[in-house]
Amino acid sequence: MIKVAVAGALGRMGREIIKAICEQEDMKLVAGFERKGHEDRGKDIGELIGLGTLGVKLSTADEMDNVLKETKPDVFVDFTIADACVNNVKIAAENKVNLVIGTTGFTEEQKKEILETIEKNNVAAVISENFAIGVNIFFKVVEFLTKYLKDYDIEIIEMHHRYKKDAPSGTALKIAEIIKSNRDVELVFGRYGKCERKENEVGVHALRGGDVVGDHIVIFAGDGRG
Ligand SMILES: NC(=O)c1ccc[n+]([C@@H]2O[C@H](COP(=O)([O-])OP(=O)(O)OC[C@H]3O[C@@H](n4cnc5c(N)ncnc54)[C@H](O)[C@@H]3O)[C@@H](O)[C@H]2O)c1
Ligand SMILES: O=C(O)C1=N[C@H](C(=O)O)CCC1
Repeated sequence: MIKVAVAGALGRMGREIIKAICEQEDMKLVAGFERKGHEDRGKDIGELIGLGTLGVKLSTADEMDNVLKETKPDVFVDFTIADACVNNVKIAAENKVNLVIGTTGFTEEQKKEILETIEKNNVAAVISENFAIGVNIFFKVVEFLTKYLKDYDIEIIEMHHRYKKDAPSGTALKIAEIIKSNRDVELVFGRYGKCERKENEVGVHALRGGDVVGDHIVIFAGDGRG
């Protein structure tokens, strides 16, 4: 049985992840964490998210070290916010729990800190800005087109729900990173006023509204001479 702990348990993703864990025969939710001071601390997580009683009480971030020591999960899944995740990962890794990190919005320093924590504690980790299979295939398509359509201008547009806390999305930044590692480009985050497009620019544009789950568009614009 794979024992799983989830941080961000009552968030949009956390709830879905817990439902998915409960549907697996070889997985068991052993702990769920929310931010310090959460009003539902101590309540049954299953009851909170409409799954019926699971026998796992909601814990808060300040209890994480003790709860991980008691419940000994095999995997710690984090879908929270960047600042919280850095700290959560430290506590989980020091308890030798393997990691799945889906949180986005990290600074370069935070990414470095997370990688150092993982290395120092010698735990396994899967980190992805987007776990959707289709999006991972899309990454490969973008890489191919960036190499193939050498003199086309590239622009990235993403749209997400109004609740999203980081912009641009982790996925848009990953797409930008893929383009950058295949072409000498400079990223421009939005445009306003006098800003004629330079040849090597890639614009990254974030839209927010409603309950949009997540759309990513990459435009390759040629000038019709090819
Ligand atoms: N990698 C992917 O495939 C993927 C997909 C969707 C979302 N995300 C990312 O996952 C993260 C969460 O997204 P969401 O839509 O579920 O957000 P959300 O705001 O609905 O949920 C985040 C939850 O984390 C909780 N939280 C805050 N601090 C915490 C702490 N210290 N310990 C435990 N819990 C804490 C919040 O109270 C909240 O309930 C975001 O960074 C988002 O970009 C990644
Ligand atoms: O809903 C979100 O938040 C999402 N975040 C990820 C990102 O920032 O790329 C993945 C898509 C959904």
